Amino acid sequence: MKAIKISNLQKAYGSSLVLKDVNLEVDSGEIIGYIGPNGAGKSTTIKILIGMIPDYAGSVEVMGLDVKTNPMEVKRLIGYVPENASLYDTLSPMEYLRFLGSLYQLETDQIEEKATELLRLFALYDQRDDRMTTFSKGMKQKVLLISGILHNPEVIFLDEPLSGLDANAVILVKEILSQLKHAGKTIFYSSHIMDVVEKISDRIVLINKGTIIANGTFEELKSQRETGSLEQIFNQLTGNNEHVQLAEEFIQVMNR
Ligand SMILES: Nc1ncnc2c1ncn2[C@@H]1O[C@H](COP(=O)(O)OP(=O)(O)OP(=O)(O)O)[C@@H](O)[C@H]1O
Repeated sequence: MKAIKISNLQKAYGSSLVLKDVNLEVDSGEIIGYIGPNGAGKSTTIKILIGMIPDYAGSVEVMGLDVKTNPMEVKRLIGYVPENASLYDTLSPMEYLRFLGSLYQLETDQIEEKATELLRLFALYDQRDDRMTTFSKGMKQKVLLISGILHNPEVIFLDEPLSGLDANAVILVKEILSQLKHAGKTIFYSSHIMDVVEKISDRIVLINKGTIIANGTFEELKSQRETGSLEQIFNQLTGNNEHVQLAEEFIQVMNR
């Protein structure tokens, strides 16, 4: 059984087709780096996979379950760390995690213990009962990361998960992802930070204008072209070779 199976997926917003014909299979225990330019369709794909967007064409399965017909079962098996989430920031981290834990029907004692420990590991123990209104972006991101994995999901979807994190937290999250993989979890990781994607992904999937244009290990993607880093491969495949000229024009307009 595949952890994720996407077949002939299409999604339109009004008359604009933002996912054209996406096909993708992911094995259990794989870390997929899902990359692409702004507006390519990454978040839309993830929202469909987690059951947040129900109107699409084609079929989408997570752990063998059709997302459309088994939305509740799928939600129990997955964790989601969204991009730009609006946390209920008048709550404290503990209140927020208790709330989420109860949605996942975890035992009260289990929530208390896990949430407290995970906050401690992210250096947020002392702030665990403070309102999150005063939290920095990175502190909120840590709470979101915890909320995405609190219920021990099998498949974890992460949309730009390192946003706002300091260098220590980035190293810790990268290590957590690698250990989650070794524990057999499947990780679907979308980000614009190419050097991290390059390092942590077993396989890189590049989407451009609603179509997957590359799918392979970093070594495979690299062997097909002359350029070295994932950033360069990304620029080459998505047709952005004009950054020097664009920057010059930007400065010229600024100087007017
Ligand atoms: N709710 C919506 N209504 C209408 N159009 C939308 C909606 N959400 C996304 N889109 C459009 O769908 C396309 C894909 O958006 P999506 O958010 O999936 O891109 P993305 O690859 O995640 O981009 P980014 O890297 O900027 O986060 C974009 O053209 C966007 O404008």
